[in-house]
Amino acid sequence: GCQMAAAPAPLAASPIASNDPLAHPAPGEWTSDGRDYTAQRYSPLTQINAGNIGELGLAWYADLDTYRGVEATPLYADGVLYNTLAWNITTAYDARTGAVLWTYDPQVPREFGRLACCEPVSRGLALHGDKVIIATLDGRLIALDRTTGRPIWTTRTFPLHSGYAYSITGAPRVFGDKVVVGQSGGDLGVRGFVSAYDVETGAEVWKFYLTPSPTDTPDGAASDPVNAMMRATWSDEGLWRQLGGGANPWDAIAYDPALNLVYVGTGNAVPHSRYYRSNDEGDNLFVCSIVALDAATGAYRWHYQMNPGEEWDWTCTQSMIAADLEIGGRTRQVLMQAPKNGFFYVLDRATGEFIQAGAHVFQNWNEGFDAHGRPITSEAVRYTEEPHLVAPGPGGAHNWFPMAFSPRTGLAYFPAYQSAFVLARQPGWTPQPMRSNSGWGFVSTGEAAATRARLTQQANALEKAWLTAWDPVANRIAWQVELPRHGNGGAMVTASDIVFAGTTRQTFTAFDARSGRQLWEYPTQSAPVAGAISYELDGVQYIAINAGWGGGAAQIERGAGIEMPRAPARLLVFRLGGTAQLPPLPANASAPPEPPPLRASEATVARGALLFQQTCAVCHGQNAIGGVKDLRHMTAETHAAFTRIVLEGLLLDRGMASFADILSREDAEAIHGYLIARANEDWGR
Ligand SMILES: O=C(O)c1cc(C(=O)O)c2c(n1)C(=O)C(=O)c1cc(C(=O)O)[nH]c1-2
Repeated sequence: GCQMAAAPAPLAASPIASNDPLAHPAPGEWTSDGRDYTAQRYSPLTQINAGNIGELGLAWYADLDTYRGVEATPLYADGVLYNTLAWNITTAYDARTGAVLWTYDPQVPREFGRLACCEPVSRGLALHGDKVIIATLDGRLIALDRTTGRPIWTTRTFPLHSGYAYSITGAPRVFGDKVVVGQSGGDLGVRGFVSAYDVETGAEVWKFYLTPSPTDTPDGAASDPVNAMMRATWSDEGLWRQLGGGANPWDAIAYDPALNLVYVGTGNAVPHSRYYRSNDEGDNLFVCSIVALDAATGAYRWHYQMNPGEEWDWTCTQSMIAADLEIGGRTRQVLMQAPKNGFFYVLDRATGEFIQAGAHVFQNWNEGFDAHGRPITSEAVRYTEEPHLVAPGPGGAHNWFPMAFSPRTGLAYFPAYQSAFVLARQPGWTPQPMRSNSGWGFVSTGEAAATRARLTQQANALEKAWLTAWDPVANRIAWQVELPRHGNGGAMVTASDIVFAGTTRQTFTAFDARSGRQLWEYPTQSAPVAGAISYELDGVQYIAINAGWGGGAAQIERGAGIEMPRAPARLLVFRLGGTAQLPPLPANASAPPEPPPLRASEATVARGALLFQQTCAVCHGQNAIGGVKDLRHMTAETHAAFTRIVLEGLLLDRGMASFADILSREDAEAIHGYLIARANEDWGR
């Protein structure tokens, strides 16, 4: 059987916590995405250790039949593994053999794919008693019967025609007797909120808006003190009223049962440029913050804003982990987060007090913290029409890739990304329905073009990626392992002091949790971006991970050696002595077809390039490299059907909806011209 390491001291348990199985899963179970309410992604299992890890092999795998990003952390309980994919297709597997017990397809309308900034991904699901709970891209919360996969109840979390571009990609969480879920859409325009539902019935229990009411009535400034507090930090004029302001909690939400608090990590502001959003004024609460709410009522308790007046697409939606740490001679109940802005934060999770924070990558926005922990934001990153270098870039120094924490080593583990970007305010910008509403310019002319080119070179030179181990007590990096590019997967750590993480080498890799020394590596044929789990069944320790490259990281294609041939996504399950083998990659997986000759004029190609960046790049990669389908690799048949695919929705069933509402035939042809030009540039013979 599996040996247990000496258990770390548990958090003070409340009466609610003590009879809540999600608070105290058995050592061999993984029943919520962070494993328990601390969300440490720490497994107490130790059968797999540094001495025998060489024998770790594949026990079984499941073909997931998709090239979409697979971001979910699977869950395990009672011999069954639960997993969910793009479009929220959910499957239960016999955890010993991989035999499919049931599959549930919620039939998400494929038109919703256009609302997802970074593919129609799902980051996971939740378990409670006899139920599996999923949150669908189109905003439904569905409780399924764990043994049959049949729906028990369904609730809509947002109205279909709210005027805002809501979607859901985050995992729902069960906290005690409630399901809590957040929304996406902060790049197109939404008013962020978080809401809680009765786990038995799906009835809404509470809802908390993360930006102020756009109308000032009837739930406006005077009547509601929390709304008034938020409202005082926004201008009277500004596009936030029309676009919602953002702050949507699209990934991590955490819970402390003893304190009865739900922690909500909020996203970026919309439109991104504060000049257009809020007349260049104010902190704009609660964008890029952690907000603590009363778990029973949803009432506001405290907040800490990482980036007052955020305007760089920085989100504070990243993993939040609870632990009790000795800092400055006192035991502190902390909440830890490494948001996009390049710092690692340690807050008091009872009060929201700032304890400490340190930068783990190059950054140029922060000039220190004042006595209250408020950051001093450099004026140099507040942008004008002149191009500026801002670090980190919008991909974030740490994105949603799950972070882990070991109470044995005292270290937090996450994939880090050093980057920068060049932005300038786009003159005369107006919001665009159904497009990314940044208010940044992507192109510059005249003298500014030369500045942009120079700064872009500087940004490219900064580009680096690591698996980072951070010491939250010493407030510094403990160790780092350099990895080839951004998009490295989430972390999981075991009581045998092993960190497991996917890498952009297209491998699943194990590292010594104390030193970072590599212990084991397995080629996965697609880079695992999700977080792994560990479970025990019949005395055998298993490790499970989804290997499905995609999501936001697949859109950022810089540097060489990144176009690795890849297989469709798979769920991979490992054990000591496992002997299953993946089939070989098809030999021609990377051979692109011969592109057609370029006939479009230079001006048409340039127009197509701009339209492509505004409309298509979020799924098909910047500069048409990578993404969910690399369009430089189109076949002759796809070229022939190009305008029908774009304007008539010929491939809707695969998630490629029609864009006839925002693109004309001429636009579609210009984009086609640009893609043919790109294919000839890179693949032409
Ligand atoms: O503001 C938002 O609503 C929102 C949503 C999402 C999402 O739902 O996937 C991402 C982001 N923002 C974002 O900024 C981001 O970097 C990002 C990366 C990913 C991903 O799945 O790889 N999603 C998102």
